[in-house]
Amino acid sequence: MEEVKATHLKIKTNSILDDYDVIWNQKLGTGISGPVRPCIHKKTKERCALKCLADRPKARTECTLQYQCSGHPNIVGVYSVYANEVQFPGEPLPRPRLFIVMELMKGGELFDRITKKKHFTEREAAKYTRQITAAVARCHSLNIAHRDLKPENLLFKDNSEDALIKLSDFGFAKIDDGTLKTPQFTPYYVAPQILEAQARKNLQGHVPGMPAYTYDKSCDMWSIGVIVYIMLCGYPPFYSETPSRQMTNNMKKKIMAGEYTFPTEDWKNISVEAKDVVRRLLDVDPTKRMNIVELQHHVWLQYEAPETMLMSPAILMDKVSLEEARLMHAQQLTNMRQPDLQITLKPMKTANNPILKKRLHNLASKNSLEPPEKSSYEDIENIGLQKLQDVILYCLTQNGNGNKEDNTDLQLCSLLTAAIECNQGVSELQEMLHRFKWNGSGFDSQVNKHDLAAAIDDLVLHRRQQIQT
Ligand SMILES: Nc1ncnc2c1ncn2[C@@H]1O[C@H](COP(=O)(O)OP(=O)(O)OP(=O)(O)O)[C@@H](O)[C@H]1O
Repeated sequence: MEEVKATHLKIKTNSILDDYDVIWNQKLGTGISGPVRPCIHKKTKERCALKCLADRPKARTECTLQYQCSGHPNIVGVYSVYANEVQFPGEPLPRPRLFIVMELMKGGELFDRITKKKHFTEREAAKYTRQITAAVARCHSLNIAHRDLKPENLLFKDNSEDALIKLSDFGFAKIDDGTLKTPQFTPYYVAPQILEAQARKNLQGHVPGMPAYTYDKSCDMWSIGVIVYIMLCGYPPFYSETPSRQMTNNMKKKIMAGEYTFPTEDWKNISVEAKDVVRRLLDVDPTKRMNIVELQHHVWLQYEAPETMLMSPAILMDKVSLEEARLMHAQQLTNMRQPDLQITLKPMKTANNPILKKRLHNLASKNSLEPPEKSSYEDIENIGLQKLQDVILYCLTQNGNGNKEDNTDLQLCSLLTAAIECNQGVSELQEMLHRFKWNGSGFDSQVNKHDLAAAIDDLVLHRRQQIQT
């Protein structure tokens, strides 16, 4: 059998059908990359879960990183990965695909389980948090940031009372080894402490006594904070007054300012230790936010938490609010991953961004930092990429509505028009849209939003690589 080596993971090139029977007409769940199906190992008869991805570098990274984290009781294990050329019904040609065989999770998602509970206590919330923390600790100890930590990606092994929770879906995971990146919530702001670290690094070649900056890991910690908050009270810390599928500017401001409360009526019986965990995870300053080791040692997770009955199951039963909470969390994760689109700060000698130069100069002369103007080349690139990401997000959330094939979606057309305007001269975008029968103001034939999102995602990745070189 011929094998291609990835880091630690051997991607098999024989047919998956040599080793597994795939149950093509069943779905365990569906995500952006399509359905996850059951499959059965031909020799051992073990039932597993099979995820199929287009064979691209991003997908190989997903398999490799999940595989590296596998072997931990709170991470969904990857058993094997196959690279096969497969032609699905309706496709004109075979396409290169990756088939990821994973451990089967039979117990459903975290919040669905909580909803079904008659009695859910703070002690159980702490127990779940301990397991989520163990999963993230495994990733962070390998310098892997998950970056998509949301309740949908926390699955139970089975339906038993003490089933383990496991972290899945490493589609956004990346190596976070502390390389200096611009950590920020908007493309226009570079945090002063990062400029300071950069200035010191330029001066001394390294940053003595300064821990490796780990922005992506701190995003995982923020996510745990939101999940713990929801487990304890049933609603998210940041929410809009009026239900909305899109995150409003007002909400974004609240998140960036860390404006959330513990409404007395719902939180009066919850322990101070639990509130301290939330407070320290939702710190707006990623450098002050509790890290995974601190969380593991927090007193709330060290001892048995009180058996106070929580209202969360009843509140989470409201499907509309639950869906809104999920969407908001997903959108905020997208916002937090935004720094990926930023270039790494270059040493001053080679940096060609006049704004950064000016600001580093200001820093050196101990002047306070002003938010920069929005006109630099990189900012323009970032706005273009942000608009493309808006289209991806829209396609994905609309897919969730079952509205997958469509060419009459005016909102999609208007988001795309805005993205095109902000990406003038990007010929790959024009070519890609041409393939989707884009006529300048709409689509001439039905467009599969899932495919469109995947194609734009590839383009964003490529643009990002171009910007970084
Ligand atoms: N190992 C597994 N066992 C059982 N079901 C699974 C497993 N992995 C995934 N699923 C189901 O399939 C769904 C989609 O899986 P996953 O989140 O990995 O896919 P994705 O395409 O990356 O999704 P997303 O849209 O969340 O990024 C999950 O929400 C879950 O219901």
